[in-house]
Amino acid sequence: MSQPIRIGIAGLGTVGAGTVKLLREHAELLALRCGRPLQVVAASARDRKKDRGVDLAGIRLESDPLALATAPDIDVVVEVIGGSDGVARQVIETAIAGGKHVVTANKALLALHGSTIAAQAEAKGVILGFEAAVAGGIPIIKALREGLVGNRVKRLYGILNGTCNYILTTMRESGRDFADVLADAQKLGYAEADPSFDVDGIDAAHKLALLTAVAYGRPVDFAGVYVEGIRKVGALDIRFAEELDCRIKLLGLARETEHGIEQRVHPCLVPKTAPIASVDGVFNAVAVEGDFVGQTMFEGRGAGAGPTASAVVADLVAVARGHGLPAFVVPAARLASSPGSPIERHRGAYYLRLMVLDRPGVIADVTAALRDEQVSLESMLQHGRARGPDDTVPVVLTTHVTEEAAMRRALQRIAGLAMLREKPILIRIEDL
Ligand SMILES: NC(=O)C1=CN([C@@H]2O[C@H](COP(=O)(O)OP(=O)(O)OC[C@H]3O[C@@H](n4cnc5c(N)ncnc54)[C@H](O)[C@@H]3O)[C@@H](O)[C@H]2O)C=CC1
Ligand SMILES: N[C@@H](CC=O)C(=O)O
Ligand code: NA
Repeated sequence: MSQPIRIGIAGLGTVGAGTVKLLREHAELLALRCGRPLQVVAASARDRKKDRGVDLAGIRLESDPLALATAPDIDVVVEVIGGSDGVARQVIETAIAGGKHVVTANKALLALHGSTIAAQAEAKGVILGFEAAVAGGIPIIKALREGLVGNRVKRLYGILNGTCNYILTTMRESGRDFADVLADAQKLGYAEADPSFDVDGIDAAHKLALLTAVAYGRPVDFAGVYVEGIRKVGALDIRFAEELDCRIKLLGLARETEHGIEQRVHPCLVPKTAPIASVDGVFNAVAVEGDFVGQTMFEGRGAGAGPTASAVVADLVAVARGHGLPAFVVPAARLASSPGSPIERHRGAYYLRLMVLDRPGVIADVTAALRDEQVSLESMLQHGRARGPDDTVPVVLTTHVTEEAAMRRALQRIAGLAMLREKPILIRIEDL
């Protein structure tokens, strides 16, 4: 058997410890599959005494993760510290500069600096693996880079954040509160260090930016992703969605339009019959529509120690086998800077929930605003009269397909109506 591939793991948290566990439990199997052992030589740990539930025997513990990036006895550095700048970036760039391969789960960093780091890796002839950074255990980066590489991607979309999907699913099934369910997701190791990255859609946008770059061979364009999170989604919306035979999911979507590549992350109403509607809990799913392959869908756990370690190890095996591919499908210097399409050009149908005073004429005012902007109504839901002391009643309207800019103009007028008691809730309806 050949020489071992020597690994340094920067960060021994959920993903780092999970990776050590997998590499230990499957050491023989992996050595056979790679033709050489995968050996963890060193790891960085801020607290050396902490019990991480894994056997660290034989692993050198460094207090400074940068020591791994410069250590002569390490071939590949696994960066699982997190953070879009600071030490994680330093570790990665130093390792690459020193000719080491890098495997990372850090989507926040790659969404902002991925094209630059990919160019650095290519210049040094080392591999940059980031399967774990997108949809955890689902091998979607490999699917796009290899299995689907013969296609032009017409559209891709997915549930890219396990925490949000877990929250929306649990709210729907149990009627529990948003904050209460978020605390569960944090305990289970799903949530980001700053959970607002999850609930405000930022984490999903990081992942979408990476998927779009791989699917369309363009530089990672996180700034070009339109982002909304799930904080505004209320129990009422979840119930109304059910009534409309839909589910609410936080999706990331990218497609080629006549105005350029559209990238957006926001809560969506999806028909219950769409396969993605029944992807629940911490599960993620990514659907890719290719011009030759047609529709494909990949589903699996998007967060947690085991699934994420599975993806990290897949990249380590690629390194051990010497399977280097350009990080974003085409060499960094040839990434095509195609234009992005702004959200105002988006065309789609909308769900609009209004909390209004239960008075004659309210609906007429609302529909007049929609009519004036050429927004055509599809349905309206209102149940009974207001019963509460505040005399407020929810009214839900759904529209036919229209341009976002028109919808926004209408909404601005509606938001100014005296009968409106709360900020309107607008959720896009997706045709999947
Ligand atoms: N937890 C999950 O399910 C997933 C996490 N990721 C990504 O993986 C990365 C790691 O996430 P987790 O393991 O969940 O985080 P974590 O917070 O559990 O672990 C991070 C570890 O890095 C250590 N660390 C922080 N600063 C350090 C420093 N200066 N020097 C040495 N160690 C330092 C912390 O002590 C901690 O042990 C993040 O980029 C995250 O976005 C990606 C996919 C799934
Ligand atoms: N916080 C993320 C972890 C995986 O990337 C999520 O909830 O999906
Ligand atoms: Na993945």
